[in-house]
Parts: sequence; structure tokens; C-alpha cells
Amino acid sequence: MPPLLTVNKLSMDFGGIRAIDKCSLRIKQGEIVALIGPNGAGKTTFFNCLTGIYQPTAGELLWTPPNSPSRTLNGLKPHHITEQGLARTFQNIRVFRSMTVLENVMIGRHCRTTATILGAILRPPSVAREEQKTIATSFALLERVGLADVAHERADNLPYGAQRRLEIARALATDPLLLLLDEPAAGMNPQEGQELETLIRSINNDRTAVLLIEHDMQLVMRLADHIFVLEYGRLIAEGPPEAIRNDPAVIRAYLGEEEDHYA
Ligand SMILES: Nc1ncnc2c1ncn2[C@@H]1O[C@H](COP(=O)(O)OP(=O)(O)OP(=O)(O)O)[C@@H](O)[C@H]1O
Repeated sequence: MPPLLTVNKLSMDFGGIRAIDKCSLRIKQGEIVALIGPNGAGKTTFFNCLTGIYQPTAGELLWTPPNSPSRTLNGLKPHHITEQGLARTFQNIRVFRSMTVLENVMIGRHCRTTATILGAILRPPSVAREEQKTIATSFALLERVGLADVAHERADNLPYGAQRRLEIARALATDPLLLLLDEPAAGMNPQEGQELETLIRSINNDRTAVLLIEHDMQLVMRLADHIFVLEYGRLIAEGPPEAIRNDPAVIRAYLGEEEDHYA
């Protein structure tokens, strides 16, 4: 079976700065892959290229959903990329702060609903039925991430860790084949981190592939099937956790970082 996502020689320049330099990567269906590297290595830029926020300077993004032909993601707008089955969360949380928790997830569902603006105004029974279904699906997702009891709270009333879980629920509402998580454990306490790990495993049990940017190396080593390591925009290593843990180039890249950062 061909990989779900194939990235061929991706490069991204900002003026004279090459933030990503000819990086290639493959993600198979149902795999958990981590993208790690020191600060400024280009990890978030890589996500932004995959999700249509940046148009890469060079390289090819090939998407092959199960039982479907390959298609290119190059040139697609972010919402079209979401429709293809890639969803993401952000390093700096981006929930709709003045909306309720439930409404935040319902917005994620929007790309899988069919109602038009006219339908929303006239509200024929089919639109009302679809909306009920959206509410039920969104509520089920909130139960899954442990936020059902605060469904009607304003999103900005939630503590930090809960807002991160809300972002994951909103991304899941789009029915992704590949979920991209940008530092999901950042700012979480150990118990929240443990719950996050359980949640990522349960998402993956449904055969959703996960691409994870994360600085918590212990979490990465426990979760990832395969790890790619970026340094100054270049891929310096890739492999299973045991190989990456002992790779001299990776250890060198992390020298100067806290020792337990890379335990
Ligand atoms: N919009 C932009 N314009 C100019 N330079 C940028 C832009 N976005 C990123 N960069 C540069 O690209 C490089 C990679 O940044 P990026 O944020 O992707 O790194 P990162 O690995 O995600 O870092 P961190 O772990 O600190 O989040 C940095 O030198 C950064 O300053």
C-alpha cells in the first residue's frame, strides 16, 4: 500500500533564509510519526507547508487516501487540505474564545456538512436534521476528550490543558486520516500529559495517522513508531525510537539542551 503522505524534497525560503531544505518524509496509514529537533529547526514551518498556510518554495506533497488515487496537495488552500483529510492543532492555541466549547467543535464539523447559506436561513427539515447530527457528533467528541461537562462554557474559561484538548476535538471533527499535533503537551502538568498520551493512542487505534511535533522526548519515545529529526531545516536522522535515541548526529544536535530533555 502506498504511503498516505509522501513529501518529496520540500524546501521553504523566507527571503534569504532557507527554513526547510529538501526534506523528504513518508507517513503510512495509521502510523504515529514524530518530527523533532531543536528550537528553530523548522518543524512548525514544515506543518505550515503541509497544511497550505505556506506554499513551499520547492518540493512535492503527495496524498494517497486508502483505495484512492494519489493527488497533489501543492497549491491547495488550508480548508481544501482539511477536506482531503489532514487536520491540525497549533503551537499557540487557536480556539474561538468567545464561542462555547461545543460550538468550537461544531465549526470543525462544518467541512463535512452540506447545508448552504440559503439552507441555514430557510432551515428545511434536512438542514435541521443535519444540525442535530452535527451537535450529537460534536458532543460525542467532547466526551472522548473529557470536556462534555463543560460543553456550554465559553472556550476561554477553560484551563490551558483543556483548551489543547478542545483543539484536538475540533480537529477530529473534520474526520481526519492524518492528524498533525504541534506541541500538544506544551504547558501541561504530568497528569494532563498522561491523559494526552492516552487520547493520542485512542485516536490512533481508529487508524488515524498522527504526525507529532513535541519537545517532551519521553512522550515521543513512548508514542512514536518512527521519528524524523530536523536541524537547521535539514533532516539529519530518521528511524524507530531506539535508533534515534542512540544516533550520534541527533545527540550532537541536542547538546546544549537540558539533559533530561532528551532522556
Ligand atoms: N513567516 C516567517 N518569516 C520569516 N522567517 C520565518 C517565518 N516562519 C519561520 N521562520 C524562520 O524559520 C525558521 C524555522 O522556524 P520554525 O518556527 O519552523 O521552527 P521550529 O522548529 O518550529 O521551532 P520551535 O521548536 O521553537 O517552535 C526560524 O529561523 C524562523 O525564524
